[in-house]
Amino acid sequence: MIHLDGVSKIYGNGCVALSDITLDIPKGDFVFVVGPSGAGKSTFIKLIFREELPTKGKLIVNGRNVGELEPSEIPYLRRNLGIVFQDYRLLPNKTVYENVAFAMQVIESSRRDIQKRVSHVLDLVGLRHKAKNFPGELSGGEQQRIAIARAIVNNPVVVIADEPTGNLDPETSWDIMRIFERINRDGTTIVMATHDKSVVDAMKKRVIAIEKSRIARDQVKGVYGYED
Ligand SMILES: Nc1ncnc2c1ncn2[C@@H]1O[C@H](COP(=O)(O)OP(=O)(O)OP(=O)(O)O)[C@@H](O)[C@H]1O
Repeated sequence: MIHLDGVSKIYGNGCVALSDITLDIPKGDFVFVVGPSGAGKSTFIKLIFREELPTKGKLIVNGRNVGELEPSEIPYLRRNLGIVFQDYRLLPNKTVYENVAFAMQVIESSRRDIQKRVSHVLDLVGLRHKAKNFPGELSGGEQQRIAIARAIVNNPVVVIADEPTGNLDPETSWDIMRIFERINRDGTTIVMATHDKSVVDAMKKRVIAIEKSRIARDQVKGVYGYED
C-alpha cells in the first residue's frame, strides 16, 4: 500500500527531516508514527499525500510513484487518501453536512450517492443529528469526528492523520481512536503521527519511531517509548 525505498527529505534550508527511510506498510495495517518533536513525523505524513516531495529515494502510495507524479495527477492520488489534521480544517461557512458532502462534490458524485453516503458516515461518527450545524457550533471532539467523516466519505484506501487527538482531552481522544479502529477493522489502512502515549500503549498496534530523521524502532505491537 505504502512503500518507501531509501527516502530522504531535505528542506530548501538544508534541514534534513528524513534520512534513507525504507519500509513497507501493507494494506489494512494500523501504524503509529512516534518520536520526539522535530524528528520528522509530519514530514513523513506530508510525503505520503504529496504535500512535500522526497529529495531522494522512491515512494509508492497505492501503486503510484509519488515523486514522479505530474501536478495534474495529484488529485487522483489524494482521491484515494483520507487526511485528518490536528486542527480539523473544516470550512467554517458550510454546515456539517456540506463539509462532508463537499469532498464528494469535487469528484462529481451524484446527488443521490452523496445523500446516502454522507448520512452513512455521519452515522458512523455518531453525529447525524448535527448535520445542519456549523463547525463553530461544535466541540473540538465533534469537529474532529466530522473531519474523520469527511476523510472517509470517498472510501479511501488509506487514512493518514497528523496528531488527530492533539487538541482533545483524554476521554474525547478515546472516542476518536475508537472511530479509527472501526475504520481499520473495515479494511482501511491507518497511518497516524501522534504524541498520545496512553493511546499508543493501550492499542498495541505497529509503532514506527522516528528519531533524528531515521527509523529508530519498528515494532509489531509497539509502545510509545518516550516520557512526554
Ligand atoms: N517547510 C520546512 N522547511 C524547512 N524545515 C522544515 C520544514 N518543515 C519541517 N522542517 C524541519 O524538519 C524537521 C522535521 O520536522 P517535522 O515537522 O517533520 O517534525 P515532527 O516530528 O512532526 O515534529 P513535531 O512532533 O514537533 O510535530 C524539523 O527539524 C523541522 O524544523
